[in-house]
Amino acid sequence: MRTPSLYSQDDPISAALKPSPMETEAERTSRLYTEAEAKRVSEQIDDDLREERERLKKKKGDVKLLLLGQAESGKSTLQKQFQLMYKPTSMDQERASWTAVIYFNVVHSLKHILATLEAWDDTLDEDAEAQPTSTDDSQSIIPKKARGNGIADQPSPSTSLLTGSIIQGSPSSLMPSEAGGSHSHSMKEGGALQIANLRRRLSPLVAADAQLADRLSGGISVSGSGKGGVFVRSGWQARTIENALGRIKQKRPSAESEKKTREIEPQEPQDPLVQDVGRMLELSVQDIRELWHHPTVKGLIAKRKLKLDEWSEFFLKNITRVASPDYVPSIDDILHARIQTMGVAEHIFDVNIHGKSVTWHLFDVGGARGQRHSWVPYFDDANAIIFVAPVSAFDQYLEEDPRTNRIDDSLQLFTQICSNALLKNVHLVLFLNKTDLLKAKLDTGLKVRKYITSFGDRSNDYETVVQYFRAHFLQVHRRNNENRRVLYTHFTSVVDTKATQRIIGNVRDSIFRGYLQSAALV
Ligand SMILES: Nc1nc2c(ncn2[C@@H]2O[C@H](COP(=O)(O)OP(=O)(O)OP(=O)(O)O)[C@@H](O)[C@H]2O)c(=O)[nH]1
Ligand SMILES: [Mg+2]
Repeated sequence: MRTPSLYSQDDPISAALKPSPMETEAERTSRLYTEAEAKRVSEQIDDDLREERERLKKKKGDVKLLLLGQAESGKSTLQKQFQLMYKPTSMDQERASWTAVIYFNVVHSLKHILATLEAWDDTLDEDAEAQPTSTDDSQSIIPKKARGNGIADQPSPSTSLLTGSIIQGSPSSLMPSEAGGSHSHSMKEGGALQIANLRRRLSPLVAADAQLADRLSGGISVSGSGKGGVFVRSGWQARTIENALGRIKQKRPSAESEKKTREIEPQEPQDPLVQDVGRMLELSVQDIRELWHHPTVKGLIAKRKLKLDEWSEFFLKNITRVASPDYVPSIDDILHARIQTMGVAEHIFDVNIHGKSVTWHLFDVGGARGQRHSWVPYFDDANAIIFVAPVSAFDQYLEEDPRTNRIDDSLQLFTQICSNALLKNVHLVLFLNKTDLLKAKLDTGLKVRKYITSFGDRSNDYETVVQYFRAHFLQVHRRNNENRRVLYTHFTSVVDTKATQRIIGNVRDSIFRGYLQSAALV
């Protein structure tokens, strides 16, 4: 079918918009580009409206599943596993947008490492090493530069929800030192000099932190985003690319050079900022490796003066691959990438079970305290909840409130969910998550009782610890269970695709049984 002409002979407005007969070749190319863009936007709006109509038509029998839990618990990672299982091609389409997130994770980690080193004068604090290791260790976690200012990196104890138990806010630096031996004075100075040089060489890369954050958040900053993380709203992947393209378009000097650019552009649009950071990473890879393996960095980590998030460690360990010029994020990389969710992001999947296709709406919420108010409107017609609690977080404190132990916060939040009247008939699933990290922490010798006094003299092995945490969540559920509903509990590591997909299948079946009963279909 012939596309109708934009410039009808009879219409005076069209006549006014008609291209001038004097139009140059460059003007013509530019006009055609603008017209094509307008047509694309108009068609996109039509598609969105059609999709919305379809959605409203189908919505009645749909399953609505909420992913709830504190920040960093693993909700979005679990959502990615659902996406992998039920919409794998969409994950492939998003790969390019994850490069920006992963570069941001790397650059931000470097910034954090260098800032911590600076606070410790780029050396290991030998005075602290000489301190006894069995009494109060609060002094040794205060960076040299902060001492005497009354700044203590130590939360005060917080009262747990659990009767008779106090979860203490007493972080430790009593890890056995892995740094090994004492450094001579000249070695110490040599180490500090190496770090100073690395800091200088890495400074252009670290300076890209703010630009990447701006690109990902679309310029929106959220107060209380803690470690300087970035919050993103639903649909950020497409917007990141569009923001970048918008900026490219403004920069393009002429239609001729635009044509050339398009000829060499691969299908997927490239963000020049991400390309620049990629090039800097490629040039800096040896420096990053040197910093990551530097004895002072390793020593500060061992003494818990430098605390790195799991994603920082993951990408720094894989830096050679991530910094390679033809880097494309793998699924495993995407599962480890960290970006904070803002508000509530809806994801829709068609789930087939027993020959019947049902539309599932998965709501992935922002878990930080400042985001939790946005959950309530979704409680009304929810069918099921997966509550995600990171059990590895027993030695960590909330970004939003550094006095609150993260397990304590999870238990408080779980109490609110279990006791909420709007949710009293909702199918309830509990994921005790990050079990891989819990195992790793216990393997390093970290003692649970240092942070959770009620743990007492129990054995510090994995099985005892997870069962102890599970018992506390079950207790919360029991005390808030007038309807006598079942709580389905799973020990998970949602970065492990095989294990998580098996659990998702299991959860899907149990939710579906409840769904069929409530829909009176059986
Ligand atoms: N090793 C490991 N890492 C995990 C696990 N679950 C999540 N992570 C990582 O933890 C980080 C935070 O996970 P997210 O899924 O972004 O957390 P969230 O609950 O969505 O956080 P908010 O959006 O801030 O509420 C990511 O870097 C994940 O890769 C796990 O079981 N094991
Ligand atoms: Mg999230």
